Amino acid sequence: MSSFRVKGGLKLKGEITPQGAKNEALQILCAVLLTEETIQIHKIPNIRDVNKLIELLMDMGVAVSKTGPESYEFNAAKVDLDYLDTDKFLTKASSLRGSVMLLGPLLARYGKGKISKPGGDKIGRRRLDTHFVGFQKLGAKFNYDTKREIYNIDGHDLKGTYMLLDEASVTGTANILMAAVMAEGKTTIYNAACEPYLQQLCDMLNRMGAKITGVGSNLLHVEGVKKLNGTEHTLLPDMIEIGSFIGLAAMTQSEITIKDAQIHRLGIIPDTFKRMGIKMEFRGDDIHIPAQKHYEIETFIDGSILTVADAIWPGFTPDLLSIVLVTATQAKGTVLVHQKMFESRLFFVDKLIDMGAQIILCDPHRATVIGLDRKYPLKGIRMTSPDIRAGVSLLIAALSAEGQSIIDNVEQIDRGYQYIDQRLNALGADIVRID
Ligand SMILES: CC(=O)N[C@H]1[C@@H](OP(=O)(O)OP(=O)(O)OC[C@H]2O[C@@H](n3ccc(=O)[nH]c3=O)[C@H](O)[C@@H]2O)O[C@H](CO)[C@@H](O)[C@@H]1O
Ligand SMILES: C=C(OP(=O)(O)O)C(=O)O
Repeated sequence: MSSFRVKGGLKLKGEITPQGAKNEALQILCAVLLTEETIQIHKIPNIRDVNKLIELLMDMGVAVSKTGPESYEFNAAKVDLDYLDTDKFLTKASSLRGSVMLLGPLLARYGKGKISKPGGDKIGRRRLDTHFVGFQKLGAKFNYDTKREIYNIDGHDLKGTYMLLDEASVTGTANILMAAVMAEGKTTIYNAACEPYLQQLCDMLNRMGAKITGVGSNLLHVEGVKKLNGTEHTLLPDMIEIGSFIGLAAMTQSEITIKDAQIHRLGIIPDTFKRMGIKMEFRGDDIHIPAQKHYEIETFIDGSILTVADAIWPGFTPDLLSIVLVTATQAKGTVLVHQKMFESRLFFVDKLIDMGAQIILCDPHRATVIGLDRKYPLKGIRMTSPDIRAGVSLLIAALSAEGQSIIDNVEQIDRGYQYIDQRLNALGADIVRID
């Protein structure tokens, strides 16, 4: 396991370009299985989860070639279905969340699929019912091997149908959609998730010949087609990275310009950080954050304490709540952070408390942060990164702290942030990777 040794208290300055979006990449990579024709994808980030999924596709027989620094070509003309039965596949697939989205395309193209319980962050219960109920509605049979923790689906001749999802699951919607594009007849998916990443997936599938309407809404209509073609696709900038950089700039009093942020696709993210008192200027498609000694958290109109809560898109993404929380520790004012979706994602606050932050963990879902307004800096300590976003929040805390911090288990951070140490060091940070 690797660690970061971080020297705190340095102000950073300069430009940073966000990587291609991790969570979009995972959907788009699974979609290459839907056609025997070649698919080109650009802006693929060099991060652990994405690399593992690419490896998994290669092991399945997909021809993969790197055509540029961040571009790849995929051809799934030949897929070795027997490989799905091997322990090697099942073990590898279980190491990342995104692998579950291999099932939809496999079902659509080959009438069957198999996957072990997918991994991802241990941030509370992460059920998959929505995925499998959706497949069943399309006519597939589902069976869960409780002993080996393997999900099996079987279903030739899928038939379009109406379905109302029990929750607007992001990966669930992507999975069902990919299964439905080649089902016979019309499928209607109501209460669909509609994140920009899902919109991107729909646009890509339509370019491949699928017939999906309602893109961007929670009501998707899919007219089944017999076959899909190849296409070219470019990933969006990672909105979670963008939000992380905004929080980082505020906490470390740094002047940072986030390049080519595709601001119109960021939804409520910039406004949420503005409510934390963080100034930012949109310069074309760049976000410029000036160095700020003080930033003051707004209250609600009636003077009561601001709450920042997650919600399904177009609400605020749960993946940025840890960043909001850490950013609040040096703001002026108080905020209640309410993590509604996941039940174990706020426990990392004990490390921030050890560093000197004033936080009350009210219950597993809610934490109140009383900002220090820089009267006392956080103090560097040794800590472990429990999940990807808590990991980056701890890195931000360490960069703003007085003295040196060690962050262990940075593999969690590497799961989703490409070359983060090198990119931040280029702005003036002092992060050393210790293997
Ligand atoms: C690989 C990937 O893309 N992972 C993302 C994806 O995970 P993933 O697709 O696994 O998450 P889901 O959207 O299925 O659900 C997230 C959590 O929210 C709950 N829930 C969801 C919808 C709803 O209407 N009500 C509700 O309570 C679920 O029970 C679950 O606990 O979406 C999550 C929610 O944005 C993000 O945190 C993850 O980073
Ligand atoms: C929770 C996340 O990822 P995963 O769904 O892959 O665990 C995340 O990206 O914040």
